[in-house]
Amino acid sequence: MSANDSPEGTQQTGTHDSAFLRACRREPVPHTPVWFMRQAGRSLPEYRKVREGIPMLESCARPELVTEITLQPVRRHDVDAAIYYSDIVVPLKAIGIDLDIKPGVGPVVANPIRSRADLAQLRDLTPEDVSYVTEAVGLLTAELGPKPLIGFAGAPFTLASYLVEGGPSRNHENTKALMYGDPQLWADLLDRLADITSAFLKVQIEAGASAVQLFDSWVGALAPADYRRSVMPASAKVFRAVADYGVPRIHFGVGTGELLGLLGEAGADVVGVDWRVPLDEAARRVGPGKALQGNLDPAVLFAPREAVETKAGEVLDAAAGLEGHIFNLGHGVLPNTDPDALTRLVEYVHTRTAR
Ligand SMILES: Cc1c2[nH]c(c1CCC(=O)O)Cc1[nH]c(c(CCC(=O)O)c1C)Cc1[nH]c(c(CCC(=O)O)c1C)Cc1[nH]c(c(C)c1CCC(=O)O)C2
Repeated sequence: MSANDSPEGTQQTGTHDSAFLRACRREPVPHTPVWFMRQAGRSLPEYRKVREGIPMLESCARPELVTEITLQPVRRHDVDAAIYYSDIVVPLKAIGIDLDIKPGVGPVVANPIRSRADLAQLRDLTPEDVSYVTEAVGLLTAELGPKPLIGFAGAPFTLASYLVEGGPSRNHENTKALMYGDPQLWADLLDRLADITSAFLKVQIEAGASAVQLFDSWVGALAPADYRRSVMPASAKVFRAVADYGVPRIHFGVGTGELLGLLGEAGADVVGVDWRVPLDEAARRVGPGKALQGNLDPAVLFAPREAVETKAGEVLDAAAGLEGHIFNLGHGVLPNTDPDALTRLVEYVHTRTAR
């Protein structure tokens, strides 16, 4: 039986009927649910304090610390869901890829993957490789009570971009050179990553996560025809792999205005939208049968309160006719964001949409 058929199953009583999960399923909600990508992290002084002297990837492998950091924004902002504190490169590290997260830079890979021989670095992920994830999700669901926990993973394209480039990249030139120059090696690389990602999401769902988000952050670098041919099969494989659990599957990328329909078609129940396309137009591009998540520009939070509320009001107005809407930013919380602005934003959305 899947978590979704059974409110008494792996889920806490009440979780199934939370505003967040109801909106994902396009059911009526008491208020528009809100959470923020990167709600845990550097915008919070309490995060900076507990992370002092602990490298990012090490912090991800300590269940008590993961639990504390995941709960920090929930306590502070009264958001409608928690997102598991981790990083998209955690499963790659767990299978032995030599990589690190450099502060202010992002993931850096020691031996980039560029040839068929390099593929041997990518072995299958087993639950034992990430036993700390199972433990932390268990601790978290106990603490969260009815509040849903969102699990997540990086999508094959975005993971491949870090692995092929060796680090963050503006133009993804090595990634695209491989994609266009050796389509079979590219397809094999993405297929391996799809299996690793699927296994990682399954661990989180089986431990109690109520929804999952696939982050394909950098896929907006591709034209639709290339996405359909060279990336969608692998992302669709991930969505199929977790379909039977019945938990909502969210699909997000940045700069994906031209890809929104395909992000849904890949197998998502909810499509995440950045701030460049208004939600009513995004709904036309995605088509019926999917909820939308988004899409306030994270930089708006640096403006005065009145301006934040005007812009958030515009998002809610554009979402008024949608079947299901989860309020979020169009990308992650920026590190210098005033956390009080986030708390006020949650309150504004809840109050304005209370039914
Ligand atoms: C592309 C990507 C990465 N990681 C992630 C993505 C997809 C989301 C997105 O598009 O923003 C996903 C991610 N990474 C992190 C989370 C935490 C959960 C949450 O959303 O609150 C999530 C969902 C923690 C983190 N991941 C990272 C931090 C900051 C490191 C720190 O606090 O020392 C956090 C809190 C590091 C990281 N990891 C990555 C980057 C680009 C960086 C930032 C580097 C920097 O500016 O220092 C790769």
